Amino acid sequence: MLYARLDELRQEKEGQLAQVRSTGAVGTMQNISERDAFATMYEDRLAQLNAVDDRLVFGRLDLDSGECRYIGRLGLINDERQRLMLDWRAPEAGVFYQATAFERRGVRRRRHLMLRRREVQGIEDEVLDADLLRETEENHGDGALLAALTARRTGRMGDIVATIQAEQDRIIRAPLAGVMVVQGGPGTGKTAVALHRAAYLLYSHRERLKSAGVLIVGPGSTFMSYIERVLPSLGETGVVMSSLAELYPGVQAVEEPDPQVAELKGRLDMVDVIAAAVEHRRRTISAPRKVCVEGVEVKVTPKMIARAQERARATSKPYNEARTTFVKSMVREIAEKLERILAKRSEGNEADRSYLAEDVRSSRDVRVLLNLCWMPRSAQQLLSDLWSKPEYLAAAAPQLNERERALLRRDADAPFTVSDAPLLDEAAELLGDLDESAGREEARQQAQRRRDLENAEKALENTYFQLEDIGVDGVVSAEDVVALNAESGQRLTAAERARVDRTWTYGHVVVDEAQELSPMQWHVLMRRCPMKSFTVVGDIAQGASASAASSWSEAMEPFTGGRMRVEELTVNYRTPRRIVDLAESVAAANGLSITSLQTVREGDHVPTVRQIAEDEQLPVETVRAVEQELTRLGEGLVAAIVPHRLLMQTQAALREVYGDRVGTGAGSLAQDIVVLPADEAKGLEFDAVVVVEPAELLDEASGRVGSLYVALTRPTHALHVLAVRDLPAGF
Ligand SMILES: Nc1ncnc2c1ncn2[C@@H]1O[C@H](COP(=O)(O)OP(=O)(O)OP(=O)(O)O)[C@@H](O)[C@H]1O
Repeated sequence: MLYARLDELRQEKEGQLAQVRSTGAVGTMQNISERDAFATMYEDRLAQLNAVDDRLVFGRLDLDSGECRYIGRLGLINDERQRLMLDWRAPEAGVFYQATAFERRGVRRRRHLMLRRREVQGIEDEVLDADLLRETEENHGDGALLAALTARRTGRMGDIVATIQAEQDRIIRAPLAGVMVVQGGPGTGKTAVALHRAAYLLYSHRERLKSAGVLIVGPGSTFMSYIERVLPSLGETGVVMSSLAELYPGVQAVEEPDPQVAELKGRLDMVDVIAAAVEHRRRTISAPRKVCVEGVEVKVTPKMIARAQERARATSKPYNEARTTFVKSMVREIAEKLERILAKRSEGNEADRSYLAEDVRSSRDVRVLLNLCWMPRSAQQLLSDLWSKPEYLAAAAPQLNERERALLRRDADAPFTVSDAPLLDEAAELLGDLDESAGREEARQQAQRRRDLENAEKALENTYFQLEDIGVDGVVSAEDVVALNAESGQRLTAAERARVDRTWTYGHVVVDEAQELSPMQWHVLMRRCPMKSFTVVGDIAQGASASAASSWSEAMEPFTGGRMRVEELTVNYRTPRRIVDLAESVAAANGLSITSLQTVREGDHVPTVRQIAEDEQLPVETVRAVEQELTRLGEGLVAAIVPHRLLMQTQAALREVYGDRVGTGAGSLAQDIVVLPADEAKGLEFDAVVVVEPAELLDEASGRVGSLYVALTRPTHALHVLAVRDLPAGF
């Protein structure tokens, strides 16, 4: 019945779309823009209806009242406006995740429908009402959850809407305002919860979040591609996803190879260093200097420069924008002097002097002098100057010692790193737009938008309508039409505009693997959401970066002033007990303080730990372990987590046997074997994992056990450890 309704809606939308398209590009601009807006909207609805096709419905609630509610990926009603299915995010659907036998909340039976595409593979009932339990013989367990947890991995994270657990649901549905930190050990569903929370917030605060947008920040591109399909599968596409390397629009930053440099650049002190660096770009002259304007020499004094700089500063505008005031002021003063000189020479002969300012402005001498005193600078130029010119850095960063400053030294053309991204942002904030016309362009666009809005409002007065299926959107507003129909028929969503705009402020920000963020990264992210509405998820114990915090209060205090909620997740859904035991033993033996996690599964595979005689044998033994797992699993994903030194060798050895099936990082969907270093394994998961040379993985992280702990907790089924060197404590 539900699929029939879905098909019906789809057909209806296809019909409407075809009709709108067949109208052709005739009529006034307003008509055309109206037509395009509706076409785009129907296309969006269709895309949404298509996205929910797989496993459309997954739950049913039988209530004390006798009512039966279906829970699915979106809300559906029939032509008589009777409700057929509830969106999982609707308030009335909450009990599906929250009801327990102890606290039934009016639920007699919860049914999980396990579908593959459109076909029911199985159903499972949890009978919460003792009377009903006596009447029936139905099973009572967590089969749906277990089926989801033991399913083979694909290399892309899937949604968990069907089996969200009560402790997770509480977090997903928490209020929008404020900073919420979700602490949880490996595999507790932090990433899953963070993404479902984003979907929930977009649903329940649609008006506010649709225009402002939601930003999701994760550690690296491998991780971002691992999670990129979750929100679209929930019908949500308007979210901006960014790795830390992409935080500064237009710059694709590379890794920061030296952890000491990462730590230095991550300090909050860098705010002062960047401010001083900008300040030092304003200079003056030590003695009067003559400039030549159209053959006439004019004397410019340090006082004139100081006066103009003072005037510019008084505007409180960013550096590049204030420069305009400085230049105007200087040009005026020089022109006045020039006028006096010319007047004296011509002895009262009143020539036309209106062009003097233009003459001053185009004098080469004047331009050189003004640039010397107030050079226009982009954030990129400022930062590469700072790293490549030791005397400039010394002047801007007296708080750093010589050794620290030497560490920061780079060639002027060196690529920017992940740790530079927040510094670029900070610099851009103080420098403002380099291009003076940028402000005018923005004003022009705003004016255009106002005109569009008026048009759209008029258009909607005529064709005001409400979407009949209660899918995700509600009423169409003029704002929607304008957003859908940006200039020249080209569509730019809020998300698309936000992605390229450094100054965009979001309605909500989700940060994953947040324990790794440096204070500078937090500083910049806080600016992206002045309302301070954040979901921050991570695990302090997994911290591996040089700036990783040792507690949430330490990490967040400077930005939230202690105002935050901390929630904890306590069950590891990914990794079986036997593997968790080993990982926890290694963590504890190496001084990491962790809370032991509950697990859902015991696991059927005891982790194996093998000593190998020779280093050269490691790639061969890795291939053997991978082979064994592939045979045992039938299908699934196997990863080799190896020290950086062995990456190429291991990959080559595996490629010899498996060819294109071997990938790096998260791999592609066609690759079921991946080789990756421990720092890239963060957040990912595999059916089986081969961890190679743990002692070296520990060394790579300067003895911090976080990365090794991460590596050991990646498998959903099996773990193999291979080592030539002595094993670290705890194995
Ligand atoms: N309620 C659930 N139902 C089904 N699967 C779940 C549920 N909760 C978590 N999982 C699964 O458990 C695995 C681990 O989840 P996730 O990656 O979100 O954990 P994490 O806490 O971010 O882990 P880590 O810190 O180790 O990266 C994923 O495969 C996820 O789909």
